[in-house]
Amino acid sequence: MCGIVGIVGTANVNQALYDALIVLQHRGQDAAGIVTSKDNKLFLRKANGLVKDVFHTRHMQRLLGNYGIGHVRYPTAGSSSSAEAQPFYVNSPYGITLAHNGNLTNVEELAKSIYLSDLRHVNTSSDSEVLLNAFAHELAKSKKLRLAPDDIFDAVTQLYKRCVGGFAVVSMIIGHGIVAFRDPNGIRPLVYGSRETVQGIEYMVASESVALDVLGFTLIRDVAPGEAIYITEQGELFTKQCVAVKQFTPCIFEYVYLARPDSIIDGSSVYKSRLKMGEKLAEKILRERPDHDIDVVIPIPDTSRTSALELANSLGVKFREGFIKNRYIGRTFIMPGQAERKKSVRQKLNAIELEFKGKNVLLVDDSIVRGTTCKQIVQMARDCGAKKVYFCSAAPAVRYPNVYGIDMPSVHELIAHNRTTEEVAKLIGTDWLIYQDLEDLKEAVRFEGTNLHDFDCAVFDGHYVTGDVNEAYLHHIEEERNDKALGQKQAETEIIELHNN
Ligand SMILES: O=P(O)(O)OC[C@H]1O[C@H](OP(=O)(O)OP(=O)(O)O)[C@H](O)[C@@H]1O
Ligand SMILES: NC(=O)CC[C@H](N)C(=O)O
Ligand SMILES: [Mg+2]
Repeated sequence: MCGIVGIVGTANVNQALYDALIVLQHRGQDAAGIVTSKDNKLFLRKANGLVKDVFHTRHMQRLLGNYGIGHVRYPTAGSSSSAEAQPFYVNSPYGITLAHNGNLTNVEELAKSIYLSDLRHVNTSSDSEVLLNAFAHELAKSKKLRLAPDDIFDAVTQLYKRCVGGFAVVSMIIGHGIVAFRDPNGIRPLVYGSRETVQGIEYMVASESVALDVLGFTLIRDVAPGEAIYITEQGELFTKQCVAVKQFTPCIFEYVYLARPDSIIDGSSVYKSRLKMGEKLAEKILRERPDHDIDVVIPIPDTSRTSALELANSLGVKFREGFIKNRYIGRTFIMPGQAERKKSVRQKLNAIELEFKGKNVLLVDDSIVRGTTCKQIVQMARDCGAKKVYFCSAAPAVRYPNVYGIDMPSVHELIAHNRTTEEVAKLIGTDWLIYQDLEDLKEAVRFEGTNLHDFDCAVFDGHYVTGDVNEAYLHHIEEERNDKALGQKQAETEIIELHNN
């Protein structure tokens, strides 16, 4: 779940791209990049680090042009080396750059065919570089110096035949404009909007609507699954459904954890969904133990706060801020490496003893994935003198890997894999563990007036919507991407430093 943005403006867009990436920072903390274009040249700056650390005034001054794209990265393929920071670039045809949120499930076959049939070289192990080369190959087929919108849409249609997985993409074609498209299942989110200026209309495409809000753009709508949009460098907008939608199944984990609560994805407010998750959890608690003895509900900041608040309201129990979050530590789940994640939980959260001492506390988190957070938090609650420590998760148990853009490749790293709720409760040291039911989670996200019916819930139910994920594939990514393998990969790229450009 990286963050992507593309803007076609009426003046330089460097500052607007930077501001949008700051708003999307929660989607990726490892690397950031911006590329802009002016007078048929491109200007690129990308590196590992947070947005505020990657772009200095000297870089910003050189990112010239009225159109460009940006990316914040959370690696799900390859390594977290700076060589795989995005946007990626290929010089032929036209000069194309691309930023991708998601993960391709057929990257190995695709990379092979790009080399053997398309005679193209890919220099990193990033699936996004493969995707860019496939797109470039399809665009080259038109053999035109100047592409018409339909040439671009035809290329995207062909690309859909070659790429499988989750992908929301923004691409900049030098001398032309910006193209954006979303995978046929709509797994990863993508929206676009516009704003009026005295010089004319400006367009922006982004992973989440919150980026549009903060920059004063008005949301037009979500990019539909299988749809592409093209905004020329002069600000003309074209859209086309490039492939029929077989099943619209956006990733439900966006609503649970990934997205900001103030975003609206596919017509459903993330904030309202999280409130509803809290309400549903309260109903389950009352079903399981109508005569519960919970004294206080305490969220684990940051993401669970919305659900925890509504849970407490529905139960009629006090809501208290028992953990204080250090505002300078980022999201721990998307940090690379278990050692860093583990250390960061304690650095990030500290308890207020008086909220725990002598009480039966219900701790609420949005999800339990590896169990890194909850294990430490339960212990902290006990150290503060809690009488009983109950724990609930606004999402069901995470039991299966994700292959569409969330870095959960290894079942053995998932605390609930092959374990019952009671076994997990014992492992994390809680007196009572309550998981949300999957149907209740789906109900919390479906709102009237949206066409949301089904979702990619693979991490909860092991059903992979693209239909190509089998045991052999899961075994393969487990080997490739477990913490140990990633550490090794990182060490190798640091020595060799292979760059895309
Ligand atoms: O079981 P785990 O592997 O620990 O993963 C789940 C935890 O990680 C996330 O928090 P994170 O610190 O990333 O972000 P947040 O501040 O948005 O809650 C999530 O909100 C849970 O708290
Ligand atoms: N989280 C993502 O969307 C990752 C995008 C891409 N697969 C990468 O690893 O860079
Ligand atoms: Mg959290």
